[in-house]
Amino acid sequence: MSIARGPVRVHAPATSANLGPGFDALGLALTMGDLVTAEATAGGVEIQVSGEGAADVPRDESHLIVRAMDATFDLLGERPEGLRLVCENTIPHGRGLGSSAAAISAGIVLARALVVGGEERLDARTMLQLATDLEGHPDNVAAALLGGLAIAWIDGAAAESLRLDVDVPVTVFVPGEAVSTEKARGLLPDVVPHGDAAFNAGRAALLVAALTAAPERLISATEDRLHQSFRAQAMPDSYRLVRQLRVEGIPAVISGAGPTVLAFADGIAGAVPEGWWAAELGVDPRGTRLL
Ligand SMILES: Nc1ncnc2c1ncn2[C@@H]1O[C@H](COP(=O)(O)OP(=O)(O)OP(=O)(O)O)[C@@H](O)[C@H]1O
Ligand SMILES: N[C@@H](CCO)C(=O)O
Repeated sequence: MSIARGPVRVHAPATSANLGPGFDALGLALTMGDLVTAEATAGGVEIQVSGEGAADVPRDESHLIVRAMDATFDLLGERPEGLRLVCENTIPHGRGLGSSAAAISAGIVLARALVVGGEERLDARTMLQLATDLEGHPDNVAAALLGGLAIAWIDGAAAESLRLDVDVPVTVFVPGEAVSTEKARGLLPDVVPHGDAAFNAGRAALLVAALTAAPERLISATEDRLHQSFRAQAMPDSYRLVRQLRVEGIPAVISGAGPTVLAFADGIAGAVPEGWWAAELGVDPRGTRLL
């Protein structure tokens, strides 16, 4: 084996996890994404970033894409002397649109492409495992890697996923302030009532059917009792917007760990609160891909 100099370039999509009842289990790839170009160099790490996160992300080995690339090089037993990365970011950070999952997926796919023969040695399942280990849960990374709707689960320590094609209109309402996934996860209780777990199991099953075959069921199918209400204190305006849209009959949820609000509808971007932005999106069927 050896290292290709590159450059290699990927597109990694934004993703929305949970979709209401599918906490840590459902993820949807969206038609918005980051572009990352990587090149092997003679030494050191050089990182250029434009767009989202440019003022905040580190420019050294602790950069999330570099960490994902390092983990992939370790697995393949081959690494370049140095690395140059150019990141063109459009996914906002800490908003519940899977920026970290996109960064991890981009890093894995780029590193695999820089190792000659890497594509034969690193299959989709191994990439999902690596990405899940880095992200901590499988829902966003499964959708980011494969596109479409991902049903993801952990079997023992093994990350698994099933990909489904869906075609549904999506509008996202994105507030100006971030809430980190770490903080939002810290608000969840360790134990929930059996009735609430049963409620979510039924809704999550219904949601897969609603997204693939029965869109008229989406309003019932997006109900949740496991996470959104507990996180409301960290994102009260988002929670209020979800409730307001739902009263109007629009299936709306907190996207991922929030605070973005996702609605399965189009033609509603005018409802955007002051200081937020909104975008009409579709479902990305392809996932992270080399360009
Ligand atoms: N393109 C990127 N380059 C470098 N670091 C990134 C990139 N995207 C995300 N990160 C890191 O991940 C953090 C955001 O991850 P976090 O899990 O809190 O939110 P998210 O992934 O945007 O939302 P969610 O997981 O709820 O969908 C950023 O603050 C940054 O540290
Ligand atoms: N399922 C995750 C998605 C955010 O990364 C959560 O809600 O915490």
